[in-house]
Amino acid sequence: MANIAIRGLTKRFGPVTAVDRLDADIREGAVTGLLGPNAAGKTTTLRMLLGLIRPDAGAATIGGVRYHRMERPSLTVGAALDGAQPHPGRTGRAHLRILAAAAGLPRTRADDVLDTVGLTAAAGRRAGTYSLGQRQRLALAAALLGDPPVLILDEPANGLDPAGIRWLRDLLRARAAEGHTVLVSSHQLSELARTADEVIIMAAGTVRGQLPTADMTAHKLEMLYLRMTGDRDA
Ligand SMILES: Nc1ncnc2c1ncn2[C@@H]1O[C@H](COP(=O)(O)OP(=O)(O)OP(=O)(O)O)[C@@H](O)[C@H]1O
Repeated sequence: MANIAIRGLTKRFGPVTAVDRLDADIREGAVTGLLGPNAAGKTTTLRMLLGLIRPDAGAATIGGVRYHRMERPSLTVGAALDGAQPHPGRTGRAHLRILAAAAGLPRTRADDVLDTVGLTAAAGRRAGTYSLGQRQRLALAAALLGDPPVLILDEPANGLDPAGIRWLRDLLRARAAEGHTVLVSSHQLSELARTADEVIIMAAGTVRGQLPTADMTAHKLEMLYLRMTGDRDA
């Protein structure tokens, strides 16, 4: 079981309540999209799922276990969050080999995941020279190192070209088809309508709705999103 269960999750930053008693279930065998306006609390929620910040109240579990209690988290969950940048002077391959060693994974995994994300040709170049799309692919490669049953990705399509977006969609759909859990935050409603099985719509730190996307057009999702978030400028 590798579902994600969020119960009463709350995080305050001074006077700002970023996440407010959030409840949600994210199931296996599906791609779930996390949507919401800027400052809705999406990234804060993902950071709490990954034990990067402590909730003020509530809890989140992955496969029934809190992240910080996992013995080898990289075997359960792979994450790509904005801001986790590789050292610019290291090659993509060296970056992944260091992560693999730290996670107790075989060194050969670095080349496996470079191949999966289409970065083999650029693997020997310094990460500081990578394009935005190449950096996204490298972050995804890092998330895939432990071949985990759960992927948590913050805006993974940012910077990808149309072929890259399609490739990412196929990759995420294939992981879900194998029974894995995929949680993806995004602002790209039309892409999520195509990629996700369901979406969680957040605003002001709370869940406004969790909806299946089967047969939902991008237009319908946009209308529902705007209604649920009250975000006319989205
Ligand atoms: N470290 C922090 N210190 C203070 N405030 C923070 C911190 N992290 C987030 N916040 C605040 O918490 C709220 C939620 O931010 P968060 O980054 O979770 O939103 P988001 O939904 O991911 O937004 P976006 O779509 O713009 O990325 C915002 O008001 C933000 O300013």
